[in-house]
Amino acid sequence: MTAVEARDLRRTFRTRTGVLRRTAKEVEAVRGVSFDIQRGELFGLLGPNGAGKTTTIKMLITLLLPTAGSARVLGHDVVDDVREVRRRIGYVFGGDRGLYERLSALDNLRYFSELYGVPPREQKARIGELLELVGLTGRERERVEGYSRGMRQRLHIARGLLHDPEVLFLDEPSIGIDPVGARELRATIASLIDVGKTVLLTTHYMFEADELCDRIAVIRAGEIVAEGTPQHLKRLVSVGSVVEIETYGVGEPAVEALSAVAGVQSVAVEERGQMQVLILHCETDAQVTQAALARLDGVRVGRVDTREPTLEDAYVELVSRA
Ligand SMILES: Nc1ncnc2c1ncn2[C@@H]1O[C@H](COP(=O)(O)OP(=O)(O)OP(=O)(O)O)[C@@H](O)[C@H]1O
Repeated sequence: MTAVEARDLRRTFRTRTGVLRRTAKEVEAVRGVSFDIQRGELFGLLGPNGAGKTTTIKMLITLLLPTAGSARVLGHDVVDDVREVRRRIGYVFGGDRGLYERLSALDNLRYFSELYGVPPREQKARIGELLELVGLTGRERERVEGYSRGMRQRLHIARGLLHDPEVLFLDEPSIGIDPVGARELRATIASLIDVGKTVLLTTHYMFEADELCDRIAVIRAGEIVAEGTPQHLKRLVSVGSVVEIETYGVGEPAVEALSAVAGVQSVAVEERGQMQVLILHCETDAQVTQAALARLDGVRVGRVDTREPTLEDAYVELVSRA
């Protein structure tokens, strides 16, 4: 059963620029996006800044009208059945505000329950279950002002679930959260699937997407450029393996020399403190390590590692293709 169905969704923004001579400008934020999310699935939408992820989500949650195309949530059209769609969805945006700082988490949830029309008889049990689900049981009587960002975000998720929606949209929920908080948040997101929710998640953290998502669509400049399981996306890229070489004080000529090694497809340099890590994308079965090290004569070399391509490698290749 399909939870979310997007068909050739498009959205164009018309903006005006200039103070004296006003010129109209059109931005095609979403250019014909189609995908299906099955019930109980955790679907990731990945893409660079400005790719159109938020615009797509806003159309699905009825906050923005599509310029063309259509979408359905649990069979209800996002333009014609706005009320039905809204009853069945929840959403949480990253860096979300809107919690009452001086109130406890419990009082925040009580307040929003009233606002969302949760029947009074059900409120207590529902809030208890949600606090448990997001891992805040025991901390619910503390004021939100003392909460970490991760805890706030988990409270936002609880708020987004008060009316018991079947589908939850999470737009960059982990933005600005420290690693420990992010790990707890990932556990919360994973548990949403265990209780039968369907989730659409956007994130810029590939590790998170790889760990959580059943399927992923990569969106670039308003269009989907690849779709599939994380495993499938990793296999799509041409990289066979990745060799990482730690160096100190490597120069441009050495990097160029590495690019010329047979079997090396690309070389990137990543600064890590005092160190430069050379990241070589290599063809399948290419044995480049020895040849590459020979080209680094006179350069101080640290650890050398060969690994499988990660989702991040695949993502970078997919979004940077012309
Ligand atoms: N209300 C608006 N008016 C004009 N242009 C807009 C509006 N909202 C978004 N855009 C433009 O549409 C494009 C897509 O924006 P969108 O916010 O959907 O991207 P995104 O993939 O969510 O990016 P990010 O990862 O930065 O959140 C961008 O070029 C953006 O500037």
